[in-house]
Amino acid sequence: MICLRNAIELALIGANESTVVGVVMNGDLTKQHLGDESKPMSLDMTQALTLLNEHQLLIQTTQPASTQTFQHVTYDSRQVTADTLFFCKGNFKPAYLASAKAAGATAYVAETAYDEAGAGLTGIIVTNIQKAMALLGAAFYGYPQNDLFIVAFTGTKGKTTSSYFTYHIEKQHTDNHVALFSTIDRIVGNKPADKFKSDLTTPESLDLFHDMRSAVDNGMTHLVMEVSSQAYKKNRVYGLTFDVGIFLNITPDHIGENEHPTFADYLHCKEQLLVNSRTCIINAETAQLLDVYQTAKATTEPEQIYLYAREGAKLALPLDLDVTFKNVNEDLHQSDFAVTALSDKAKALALDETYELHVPGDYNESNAVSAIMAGALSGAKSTEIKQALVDVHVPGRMEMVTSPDHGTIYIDYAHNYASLKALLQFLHQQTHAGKVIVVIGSTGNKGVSRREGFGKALSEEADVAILTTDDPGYEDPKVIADAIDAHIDHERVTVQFVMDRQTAIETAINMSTPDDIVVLAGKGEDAYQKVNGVNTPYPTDVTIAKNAVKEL
Ligand SMILES: CC(=O)N[C@H]1[C@@H](OP(=O)(O)OP(=O)(O)OC[C@H]2O[C@@H](n3ccc(=O)[nH]c3=O)[C@H](O)[C@@H]2O)O[C@H](CO)[C@@H](O)[C@@H]1O[C@H](C)C(=O)N[C@@H](C)C(=O)N[C@H](CCC(=O)O)C(=O)O
Ligand SMILES: Nc1ncnc2c1ncn2[C@@H]1O[C@H](COP(=O)(O)OP(=O)(O)OP(=O)(O)O)[C@@H](O)[C@H]1O
Repeated sequence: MICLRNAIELALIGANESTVVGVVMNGDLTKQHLGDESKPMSLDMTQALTLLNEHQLLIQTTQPASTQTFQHVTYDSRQVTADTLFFCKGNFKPAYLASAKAAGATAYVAETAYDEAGAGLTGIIVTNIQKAMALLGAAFYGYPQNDLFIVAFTGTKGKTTSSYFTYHIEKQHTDNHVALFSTIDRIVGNKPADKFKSDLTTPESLDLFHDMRSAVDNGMTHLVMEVSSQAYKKNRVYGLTFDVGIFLNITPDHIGENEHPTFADYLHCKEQLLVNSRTCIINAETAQLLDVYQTAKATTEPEQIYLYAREGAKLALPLDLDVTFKNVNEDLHQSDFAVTALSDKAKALALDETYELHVPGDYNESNAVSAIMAGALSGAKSTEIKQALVDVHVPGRMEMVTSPDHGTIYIDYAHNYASLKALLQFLHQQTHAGKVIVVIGSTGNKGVSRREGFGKALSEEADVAILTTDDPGYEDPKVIADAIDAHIDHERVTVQFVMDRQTAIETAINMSTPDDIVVLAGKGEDAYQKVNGVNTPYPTDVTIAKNAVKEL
């Protein structure tokens, strides 16, 4: 092993000017959008070691560090080419490093030395691989965040919806110079190839900086993104400062194996977005308001913290709100709501208006207010915001299919108690004569507590539940459905089991009358079912519903 000082000094001796060649794609999905126009990138060993040392992450190198320049960075051996700096992370196997070496990796970064698999390579041993990867990724891709105004959302529910609302506002405001990193899609430019499906809500840091670089190279000036709690847990956004960070809400979710050990850990990770944002927007109706507000206050001047809530909402703390909103008119198709600025700093944003939103649901008014505030903070005018909200559509969220002979069908991504309750409560209130018929399943091998939550929400708000399959993983979907059923109040709700999801949807539509509402919950526009570790193609709930309406 080589001591820290010597490692950096050796690398510094004769360090060349970096040669600029090209970038490697990280992960299957990013392959699809890497165009020739991407700016070539590189990183030399000296830069890498100095950066890691400055951030107190570097322990040592396994051999004298050479003066090499890396033309590629990746954490996946299947993506390695010549002159690659390879990152060993997560459920890693030494065989991956051996493959990386065979493919041309010239050094690796890891938390432990791999003497056998990494023989002949310089091993850069660090205290935290995820932090090292984020720092070196940002450096490799030339700090693209510096060229973007970044708005980031966190919350148990509403991240994707609010991000789409803000994306559409920024599209109006910047004349289409905005990127979007969401759970559904990542959009790094305006050409068809610049839009591709996301693998994670918040990508791994190397992919994140790669995609930011593509966005900047494509001329984007703004970025709207979702930041999951897992992103902080895994340091995917380590070192990033956001221009505006929005905390929407928190309810127990994502607690369990491979996610968060406790609710406190989940809350802590979510709050890190506020710690790392120049301006914070907080939904004052969130649970844990005291904790959330104090976290923001600890690192952000009060002048840069904005609180909003529905007019008349009971707040857990006697805080002065900056912005309130109230419903003016709502139905099953749209919401009109009025926004009022209360504080001087909010008044300066000039956002007082009545807005028309064509994505129904009272909780979507709250999501929209957060987007309006974020848009206004980026300089968007209320006329631009108004236009964006009239036009906005969010894939798989409150999608509506209608037909004269059957109930109105809503396809929605609700997949825990809080979201299903919010969705069904809204629809139930709007349904005066008919029944609420819900098609739902729950995922296998994760989120087990959702099963009880679904039973509870169905008991509170549904008339008919058709229990079916939703990403069963390695579990038997009927066993999952039984677990939901065990929490349903059978005095109130009629239950059917139809395990084939397509048949379940057709059954629900077939039994509905025009006064009814049919809710297809949990899958949004997902085009697959996860079965025994395989993503099995699935036509999507929307397609099945549209076909069923035509054919029935
Ligand atoms: C716990 C967690 O963050 N896991 C993520 C993590 O897994 P990992 O590092 O263990 O990677 P792995 O796929 O097991 O493989 C180990 C390593 O070997 C490498 N490898 C693998 C095979 C090979 O041949 N060669 C090779 O080099 C892989 O590239 C990887 O670096 O890195 C992978 C990408 O490299 C992610 O796919 C994976 O997300 C899993 C699948 C996941 O579902 N994560 C969820 C919990 C998550 O992050 N969700 C949040 C949203 C939650 C919310 O809504 O709040 C998100 O941001 O998406
Ligand atoms: N503010 C909100 N409060 C409660 N439920 C909401 C809210 N916003 C959206 N929902 C419900 O949650 C579902 C998921 O919304 P969305 O995809 O915007 O949230 P998300 O935070 O991205 O979720 P996930 O982390 O599960 O991907 C919606 O389909 C809707 O039913």
